[in-house]
Amino acid sequence: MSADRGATIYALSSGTPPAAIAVIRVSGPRADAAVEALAGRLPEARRPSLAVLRRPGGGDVLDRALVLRFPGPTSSTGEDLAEFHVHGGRSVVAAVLAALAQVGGLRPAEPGEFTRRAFENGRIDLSEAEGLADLLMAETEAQRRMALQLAGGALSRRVEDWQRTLLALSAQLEAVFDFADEADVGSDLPSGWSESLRALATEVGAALARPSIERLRDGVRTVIAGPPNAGKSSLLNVLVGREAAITSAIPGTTRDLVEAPTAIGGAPFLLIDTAGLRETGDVIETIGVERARASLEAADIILWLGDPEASPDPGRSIRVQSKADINDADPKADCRVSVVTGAGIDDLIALLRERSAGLLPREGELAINARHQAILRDVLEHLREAQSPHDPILAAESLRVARGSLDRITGRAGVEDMLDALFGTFCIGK
Ligand SMILES: Nc1nc2c(ncn2[C@@H]2O[C@H](COP(=O)(O)OP(=O)(O)OP(=O)(O)O)[C@@H](O)[C@H]2O)c(=O)[nH]1
Ligand SMILES: [K+]
Ligand SMILES: [Mg+2]
Repeated sequence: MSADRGATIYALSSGTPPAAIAVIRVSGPRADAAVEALAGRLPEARRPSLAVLRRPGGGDVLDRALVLRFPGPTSSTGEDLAEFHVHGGRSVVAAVLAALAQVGGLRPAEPGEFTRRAFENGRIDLSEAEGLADLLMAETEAQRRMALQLAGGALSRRVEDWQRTLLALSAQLEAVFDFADEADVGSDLPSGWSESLRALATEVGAALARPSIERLRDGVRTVIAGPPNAGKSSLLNVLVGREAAITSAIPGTTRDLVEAPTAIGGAPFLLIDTAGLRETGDVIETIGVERARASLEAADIILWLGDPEASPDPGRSIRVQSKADINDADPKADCRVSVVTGAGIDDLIALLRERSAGLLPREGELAINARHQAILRDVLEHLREAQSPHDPILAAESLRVARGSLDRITGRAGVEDMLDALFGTFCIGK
């Protein structure tokens, strides 16, 4: 990020023109100057006002636009902020941007710079910024809801809760150090100290055990595998509702992995069709078979269309008997399907939903991303260290490190808070 943090920045904040309306934002100390330069006056704060925009210096008319001013520090960026809602034609947008470039002290914003300023000015924390980023990328309802929670500070609030508990635990330890000989500290620990530390570790562990937010984007990896001509590609096509893979009566039709993202019962899946597993002299097909085997390793769920007894990993497999219209029922299969009659497809979908439930964040659940998970793993390790009763001094140090790690979730140092809590709440008369 460039060094001129004090600069006033501007950018087109809405999508690529042409569109009905385009929103151009300006943030920084010169935002009001920019409004005056283009609109010729300074409208009342926080009230939409219609204005004729001209090139600075009273030049030609650029557009008739809605102008909004949000004075800092209570604006979304924490600085003086202005918005021009102009007609969204390419040349209108280009002309207004060019006019802004003429205003002294303004420069084009870098990617993410408005949000970056919101973070740097304490308007949002890191996890909220991540939520905003997710919200912009959300493609499904579930993704949108999870992102909104994050952007709204749900994780920040949970982290604050954990920080409060950690601080109380640390302060209790410190208090004991001040009054006791080191040797006695263990026995002088306030009652309930170990229990609340253990409870905190359990809570953090539970959050870690849940599927990450990325799961909603990547989907449940479901590999369709089995011998050649088992009907794998035909099943893929039925499940995704389009001809994603070539099917034919010739064994060895599929060679590459065919990946098809799809929603099944509202849940995201990544279906992967594979080459039929067999020994073959065909060099290309052999590579396909190797890829098929490798994809089985990384599968969350395997739809196994071969002999049920030969299923690769029974724990992850759904044993599907294909071509139910022409085959006698195999009692060892988990379900029987026919893509010709459609029989059993609903049962298979129900099984997929059931198996995937534990792999995806639940509705309404606060899901965390891979970055948060990495931090929480670190925090949990330090909480476990602190649980070992042998050395209270080391325990205090472990708690301190855990607090520092937790702060990385929200990106706030939080040292001041810590000192306040430590010396304020547990004033011990020194
Ligand atoms: N009767 C019947 N035929 C089916 C069914 N599913 C697939 N087939 C037929 O079985 C043959 C093989 O189907 P594919 O979907 O290409 O099988 P595959 O397992 O992908 O084959 P490879 O890619 O070669 O390993 C085709 O002729 C399909 O029309 C079914 O449910 N019933
Ligand atoms: K085939
Ligand atoms: Mg195939």
